Amino acid sequence: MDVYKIRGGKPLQGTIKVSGAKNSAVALIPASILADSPVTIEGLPEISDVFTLKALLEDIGSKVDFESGKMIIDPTETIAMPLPNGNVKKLRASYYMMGAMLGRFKHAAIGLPGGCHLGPRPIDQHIKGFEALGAKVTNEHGAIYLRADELRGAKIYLDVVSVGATINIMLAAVLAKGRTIIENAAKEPEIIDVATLLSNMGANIKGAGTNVIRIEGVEKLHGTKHTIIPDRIEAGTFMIMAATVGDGITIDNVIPFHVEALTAKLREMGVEVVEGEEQIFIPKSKSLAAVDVKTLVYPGFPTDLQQPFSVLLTQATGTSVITDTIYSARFKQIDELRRMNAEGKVEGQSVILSGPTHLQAATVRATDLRAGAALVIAGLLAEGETEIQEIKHIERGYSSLIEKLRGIGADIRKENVPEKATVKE
Ligand SMILES: CC(=O)N[C@H]1[C@@H](OP(=O)(O)OP(=O)(O)OC[C@H]2O[C@@H](n3ccc(=O)[nH]c3=O)[C@H](O)[C@@H]2O)O[C@H](CO)[C@@H](O)[C@@H]1O
Ligand SMILES: C=C(OP(=O)(O)O)C(=O)O
Repeated sequence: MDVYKIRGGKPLQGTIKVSGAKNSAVALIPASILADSPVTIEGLPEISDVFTLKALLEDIGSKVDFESGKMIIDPTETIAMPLPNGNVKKLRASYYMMGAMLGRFKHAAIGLPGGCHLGPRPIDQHIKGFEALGAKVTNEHGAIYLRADELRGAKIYLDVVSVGATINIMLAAVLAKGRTIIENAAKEPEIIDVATLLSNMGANIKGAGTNVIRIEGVEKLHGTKHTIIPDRIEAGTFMIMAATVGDGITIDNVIPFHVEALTAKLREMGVEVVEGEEQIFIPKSKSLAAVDVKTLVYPGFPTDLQQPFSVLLTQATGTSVITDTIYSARFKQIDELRRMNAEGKVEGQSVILSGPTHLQAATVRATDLRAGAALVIAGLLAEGETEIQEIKHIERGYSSLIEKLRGIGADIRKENVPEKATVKE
């Protein structure tokens, strides 16, 4: 079993570079099968979610070449193979194969997606959108079957602001006949990135990044070249790490506007955040004040950063409360942090944290992706050697993490240890 071993307390200094956005990558790759000629995407992160999607596209006959962050997808030979099992279970974003294959072939059969366990993660809004466009949707033995004679534009009001449903409906609607309007759409930067790729492929999309998106269906889409946006969640993780354990860290390849909610919270705590055009510098923190945080849809404080942020709050003076309004069970990091001496109590969708606490190394489990990121930050701070198990979750979303952290002075390594050392739930 692979684990990370981290010796805490090393001075972390220098520049750390952010990779391309996971949550864009996982939509851009499926989107490319809507084209009738090759699509090139540059700046992709080298994470397992990207490798899994590459394998999924290859399963359905696309030719995919991926080297140094550049993926060339030739979708011309792609066929409507059912994808009921296997790779689709490894990531959440395999649900984008539904919208993309429905858009291209007017039918698809895809297994229910995997991804982090954060409480219930239904896809009813995706299905409502596909049905509004004219698809018949059935759940047969754990796989979703989508069938349409033709797709026709429709007005779709999302009952829940959903990133996945917004993008999936866009994917299915760009080749539909007529106009689609998505109301109460999500506004995340990744949605704009996907709309940019689709527009450069010949789609007609207006309003991405606002809560009303208008799509005029077109006859066909062609290949193009696209550079992905930087990962605002990876950038935010590094900002939190810099505020928690840094001795002066520059985060490179970040769009400061994308991380404004985090920047505001850090400043409220007393952290200095110096914004450049594509860089953010965070000097060593002096004193940290406790704050309350509520996660919200973009541009609010992202749920994907609350778990790493909880580690920073263990170093703040006083009591802080984090409330996650997006997911009902996204505090699995707290049990693990408690093994490291943190004081945190989960109450419903909130966690109450007291600080400052002196974190001590322990053997812990990355229960999910951002819990894993939280434990890496805690390990960099803690006294002694921390072992993090189940790192496959971390490697779903952080590209070259060990190399990047070593580059700023961290003592972190990946090791293979015998199974018996696993921490039990
Ligand atoms: C691959 C990807 O981009 N993942 C991100 C995406 O996940 P994902 O697209 O799964 O998240 P959504 O924005 O869809 O979910 C937001 C909320 O809406 C609910 N919901 C969603 C769809 C639906 O059909 N019905 C429904 O009730 C969810 O349970 C959740 O409570 O946005 C989340 C919220 O910012 C992030 O945490 C994830 O990192
Ligand atoms: C929850 C996340 O990812 P996914 O939706 O892929 O599970 C995340 O990126 O924090």
